[in-house]
Amino acid sequence: MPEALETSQQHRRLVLKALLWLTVGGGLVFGAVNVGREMWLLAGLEIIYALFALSLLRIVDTTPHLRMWTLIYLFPFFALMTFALVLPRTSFTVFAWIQTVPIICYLLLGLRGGLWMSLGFLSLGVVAFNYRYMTDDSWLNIMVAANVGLSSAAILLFSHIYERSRVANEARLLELASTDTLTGLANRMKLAEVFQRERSHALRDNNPLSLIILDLDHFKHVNDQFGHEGGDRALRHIAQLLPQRLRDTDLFCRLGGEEFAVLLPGADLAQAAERANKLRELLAEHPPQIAEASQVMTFSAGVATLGEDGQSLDSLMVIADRRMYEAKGGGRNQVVAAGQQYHLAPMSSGR
Ligand SMILES: Nc1nc2c(ncn2[C@@H]2O[C@H](COP(=O)(O)OP(=O)(O)OP(=O)(O)O)[C@@H](O)[C@H]2O)c(=O)[nH]1
Repeated sequence: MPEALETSQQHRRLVLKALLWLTVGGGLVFGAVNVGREMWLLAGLEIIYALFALSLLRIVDTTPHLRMWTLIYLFPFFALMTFALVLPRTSFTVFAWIQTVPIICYLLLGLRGGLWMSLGFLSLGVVAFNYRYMTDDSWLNIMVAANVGLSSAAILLFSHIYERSRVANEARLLELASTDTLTGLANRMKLAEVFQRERSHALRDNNPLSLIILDLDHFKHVNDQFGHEGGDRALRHIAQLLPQRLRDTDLFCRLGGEEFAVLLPGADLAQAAERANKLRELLAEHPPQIAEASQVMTFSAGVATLGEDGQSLDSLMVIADRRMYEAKGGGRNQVVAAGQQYHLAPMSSGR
């Protein structure tokens, strides 16, 4: 996923940072108060925990192991709260902190981690709170258990609903950001994301990876003749037709305007050029229907491959683009794969 859209991670770093600062402040204040009350063990633990939070603040913005550090931080944090609650000399209002457990867990761990950790520590908290009210006659205070149990369940439920909606909205946002609205194809952002993944696989497995850039020929005439609506219709036709002759692992995307790209994992330069030629034939066999008639449509394409033509998406796009313009210069309706050396014969147009 592109860095700018790593929303969950950024969001969680921010929440953890806020929590760490709260722990530093709260740990020092409660530590000092408990020193005054001569509760040495609790005071010592609180001060140690504040110092631990301070040291985590140094890495929270950069660590690639955010979830691991979050868990390392949260377990003792909640355990300390529960421990404080069972001590007879602490205020039972410590339970107010226990009720923040689901909010913190869902914000930091997401749906599954949030649910299990909240259930675990909330249950412990409710048991500990009830323990404060236990008498020799009764081990369960119904009113206490009902009030704290139900209010805790309500907070857990609302936190769960909130996180579920947030995750769904984030997924929808990511989908929108990586989709071309006119055609429903992947867009340039998605191409960049998939290229990174496929490049790693290709280098690891020593497999080829190629890129085709194709640009419709004289598309301006379509717009001029049939209006923008007619042009849009042709673009949607291309988007629906060409992927039919590609593999599931290939990515067909719209770069913008009347320009498209195909990423072909496992295809070398010659195979990608061959594939581009097949797409050209497919479009000739199935031209778009505009104004109730078939309209001849062709494209020019340039092909580049990982390694020979560069290591990054940008360099492959520059080379493929240059070859696509060579194809335009060579009379359009053709594929150029390596300068003048690999030049597939143009097909007769309007077949
Ligand atoms: N309908 C429609 N037209 C678009 C869209 N995006 C770009 N265009 C049109 O595509 C046309 C591109 O024109 P040119 O860049 O001159 O390219 P061309 O006519 O295909 O000529 P060559 O590329 O040289 O073969 C312009 O008329 C743009 O308005 C779109 O989303 N919908």
